[in-house]
Amino acid sequence: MSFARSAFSFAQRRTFSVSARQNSKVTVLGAAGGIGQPLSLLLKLNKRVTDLALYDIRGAPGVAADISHVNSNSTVAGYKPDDAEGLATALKGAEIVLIPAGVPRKPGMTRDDLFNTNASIVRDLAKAAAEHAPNANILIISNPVNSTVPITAEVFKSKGVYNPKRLFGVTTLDIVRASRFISQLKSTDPANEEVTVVGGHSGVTIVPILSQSNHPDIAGEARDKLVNRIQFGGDEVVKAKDGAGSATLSMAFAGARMADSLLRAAQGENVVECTFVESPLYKDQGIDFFSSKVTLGPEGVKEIHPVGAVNEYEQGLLDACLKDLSKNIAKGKTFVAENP
Ligand SMILES: NC(=O)C1=CN([C@@H]2O[C@H](COP(=O)(O)OP(=O)(O)OC[C@H]3O[C@@H](n4cnc5c(N)ncnc54)[C@H](O)[C@@H]3O)[C@@H](O)[C@H]2O)C=CC1
Ligand SMILES: O=C([O-])CC(=O)C(=O)O
Repeated sequence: MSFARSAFSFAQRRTFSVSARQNSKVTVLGAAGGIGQPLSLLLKLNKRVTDLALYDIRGAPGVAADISHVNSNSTVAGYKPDDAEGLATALKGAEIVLIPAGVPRKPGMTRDDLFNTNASIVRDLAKAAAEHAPNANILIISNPVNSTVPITAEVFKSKGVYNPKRLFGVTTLDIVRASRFISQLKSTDPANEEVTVVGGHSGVTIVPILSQSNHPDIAGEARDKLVNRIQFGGDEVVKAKDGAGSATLSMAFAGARMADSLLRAAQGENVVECTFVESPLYKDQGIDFFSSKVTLGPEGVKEIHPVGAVNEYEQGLLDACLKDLSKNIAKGKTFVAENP
């Protein structure tokens, strides 16, 4: 049973093979935030996680103390910047590092408007991860993902420890939304809906491939509305929260699913997720990072799948995506070159 099918299946009902009992330390940087707290709780419920390390510039020890009372077997520790070696200790030995540290959007802002604040936060945390957890799977949640992933890659390169198979931009929320929205439209169970969403993680760079879904028949205005809702689902939440931030709970669910997928893959299961990775698919057009279906394995990225057949409408969406994506990626790279 996959994470998508039941939120608690992985915690409550999964049976564990012998290899599942191996130690798996997971670290969350930005753990006391709107995403960080529920994400940490979901990770505490995941029996594949044996050690949970929570770091934030404020509040992580309190969150850790609270979550540590949940009666699953993993250890939980909270770290803050003024602990001697706090961040380093949080990172050492981590198999997975999730980074939701940074500011969220307010109404009227694009994800790119977060760049000025979040670029340096991610750069500095990436430096620490490169130093203390160079072999971990790094999962970037902080926006703008299209730029923060290239930032992290450049930092790891500058430290001589970059492994493209271990760096992931978390776009899982787009997949979660797409399956939910299509199920609402078609009155189906979202557990049976899987929509491939490729590209990046902002506005028109989010490209749902409905022609490959269970409902290739969706056309005309219904298709346009559905595609728009998937591309701008984040704005729906930002607007509803009215200044109090962006998606946190659904994002925590999506981030926990992505972490679980990597833990399962590390233990030999074949798992496929759409995720934003260094990709050969559009390198000939100068685009180094792209989200498509990726088979995960013990080494992180096992196989990057091509986008596959698309119709004319989807080709139009892809063309618009590539234009924006190219700028977003270049912006991240330039930032590190100019602000190492
Ligand atoms: N990839 C995706 O699909 C999604 C990404 N996001 C992004 O996730 C980020 C976090 O969102 P929220 O949790 O709602 O924000 P938040 O403001 O509630 O939490 C962010 C946390 O990061 C911490 N933080 C800031 N600088 C830090 C540093 N240098 N080291 C460690 N911790 C630090 C803050 O203290 C705070 O606790 C935002 O950039 C948001 O845009 C949000 C939803 C979906
Ligand atoms: O919309 C935002 O700013 C947060 C986000 O990335 C999402 O909800 O997909």
